[in-house]
Amino acid sequence: MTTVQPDRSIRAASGLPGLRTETLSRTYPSGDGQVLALAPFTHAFPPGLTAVVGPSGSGKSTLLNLLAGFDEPTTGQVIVGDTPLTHLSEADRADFRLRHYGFVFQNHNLVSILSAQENVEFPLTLAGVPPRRRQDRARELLALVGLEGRAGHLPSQLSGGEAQRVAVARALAHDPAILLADEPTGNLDSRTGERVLGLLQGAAATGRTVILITHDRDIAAQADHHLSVKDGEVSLED
Ligand SMILES: Nc1ncnc2c1ncn2[C@@H]1O[C@H](COP(=O)(O)OP(=O)(O)OP(=O)(O)O)[C@@H](O)[C@H]1O
Repeated sequence: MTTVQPDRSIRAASGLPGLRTETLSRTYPSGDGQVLALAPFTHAFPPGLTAVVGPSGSGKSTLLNLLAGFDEPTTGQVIVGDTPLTHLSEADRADFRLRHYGFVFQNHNLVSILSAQENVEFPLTLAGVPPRRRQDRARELLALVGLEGRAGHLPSQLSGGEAQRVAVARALAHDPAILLADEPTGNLDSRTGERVLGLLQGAAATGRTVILITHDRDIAAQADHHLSVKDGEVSLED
C-alpha cells in the first residue's frame, strides 16, 4: 500500500478534523409531491476509507453532495471538526472546501489546457502557495502516483488510468483532511482501478477521512468501513 505523508509545510494543522452528520436529510420536489433522496442520517465517519454502495438512484450522490456542501440539506447538518458546514456563507464554504476537501470524480475533471504538473499545482495556486513550493509538491505527488515521467503531458496525452492518478495527486496536493471520491475507478480496468484504490488507501492510512462511492463490490470490500444506501436510507454494513 502507498503511504501519503501529510505535508505540514502546505497545511500546518495539528490533527485532522473529522466529518460527521446530524439528522442530515434531503427531499426534492417531484411533480405534486416530494422524493426523499436521503432519509435523516446521523453518523461520525471514522478516519480511514469508507465505501458507500447502493443501487442507481439510491441516494449516494445526494449524500456526497451534502457532505461536500455543494447542496443544502432539508434537515440537519454536516460538521467538519467543530465547523457546521451548513452555517457558513457560500463564499466561506467554498474557501473551507478548498482548504479541507479533496475530490476525485469518475471523469477525472482535469483542466485540459494544463499539463499534469500544472493540474496538480492548481489547488495550491488557488491557495496562494508560492511557485517553488507548489512545483516541488506537485513533483513529489506525481512521483507518488508513478507519473514523474508524465509531468509535461496534457490530459489528452494520458491514458484514462494515468489521468485518474493525476486527479488523485491533485486531490491530495493541499493535504486535505477529507477526500471524497465518486466512482473514481468506474472507467478503469480492474488492474488500474486497484492502483487508484491503493492511492486512496494510502491517503486513508494517514488519518484522513476518505469516502468512496463505488458500484464495484470488489473495490468496496477492500475499504475499512462500509455504508449501504437503499431508497435514501443509509445503513452501516460493519
Ligand atoms: N436535483 C434533483 N431533483 C429531483 N430529484 C432528484 C435530484 N437529484 C436526485 N434526485 C432523486 O433523488 C434520488 C437519489 O438520487 P442520487 O443521484 O443521489 O442517486 P445515486 O445513488 O447517486 O444514483 P447513481 O448511482 O445512478 O448515480 C433519485 O430518486 C433521484 O431521482
